[in-house]
Amino acid sequence: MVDDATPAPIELRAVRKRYGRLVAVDGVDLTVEPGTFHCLVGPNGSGKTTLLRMLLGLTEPSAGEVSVPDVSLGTAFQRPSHYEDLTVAENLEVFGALSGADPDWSDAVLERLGLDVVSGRIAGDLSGGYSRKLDLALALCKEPAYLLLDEPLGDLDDVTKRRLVEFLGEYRDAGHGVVVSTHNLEQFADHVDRLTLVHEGRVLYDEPRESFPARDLQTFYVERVLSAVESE
Ligand SMILES: Nc1ncnc2c1ncn2[C@@H]1O[C@H](COP(=O)(O)OP(=O)(O)OP(=O)(O)O)[C@@H](O)[C@H]1O
Repeated sequence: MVDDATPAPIELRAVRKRYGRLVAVDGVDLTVEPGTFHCLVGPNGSGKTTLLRMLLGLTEPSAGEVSVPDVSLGTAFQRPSHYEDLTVAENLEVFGALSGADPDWSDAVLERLGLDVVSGRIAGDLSGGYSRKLDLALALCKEPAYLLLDEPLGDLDDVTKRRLVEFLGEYRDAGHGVVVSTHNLEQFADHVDRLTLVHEGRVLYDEPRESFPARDLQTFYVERVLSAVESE
């Protein structure tokens, strides 16, 4: 029986992305499933952000196919995407009104991310960590079917990092798809259901949790990249 409430996966098939002469993504197949915590890991410049942008339908591939289901997608990138001149609460109101968000859900997100204590502050005056949390709250306010985040832990403090990772795990447990692009895999190790390791625009490893090594995913990732570099 087909469950209408479950969205289709997001799929990339044989995608390539060129920026002039630079090949940022080189023949990648990638499937993001609903209800899955998917980590996209790779060194600086390996193509993670470009893949994320293609999964979101924000960047057209130079070749290959992208299939994005017609469901709500939430995202937060490394650069701020909120209105700097508005307060935190006003940002939530504007984004919430644009996306038809449920105000109760927006309030819950604000509180869960610890943003309720700065709700009256002008967004442009927030610290780096709060600024990042605000973007995350804006991405979440429409309760997207898929949440795709680029290095979401950035300059957050350790307590906030832990709470955010737990929150993302619960968001997946509630049936949403979560995709996180990072080069700090260890922080997500307890939650990750699927791991895709990219290096120089190609997929080195793409496996579900059952296939992972039992411990120390970060070392596994670094060693896989180093062995790829040595065999080049
Ligand atoms: N708009 C662009 N124009 C030209 N080159 C780009 C553009 N966006 C990305 N690139 C290049 O594509 C390659 C992959 O970049 P991308 O940002 O996808 O990597 P990343 O894995 O997210 O890196 P990081 O971990 O450092 O954020 C890099 O060489 C980058 O310089």
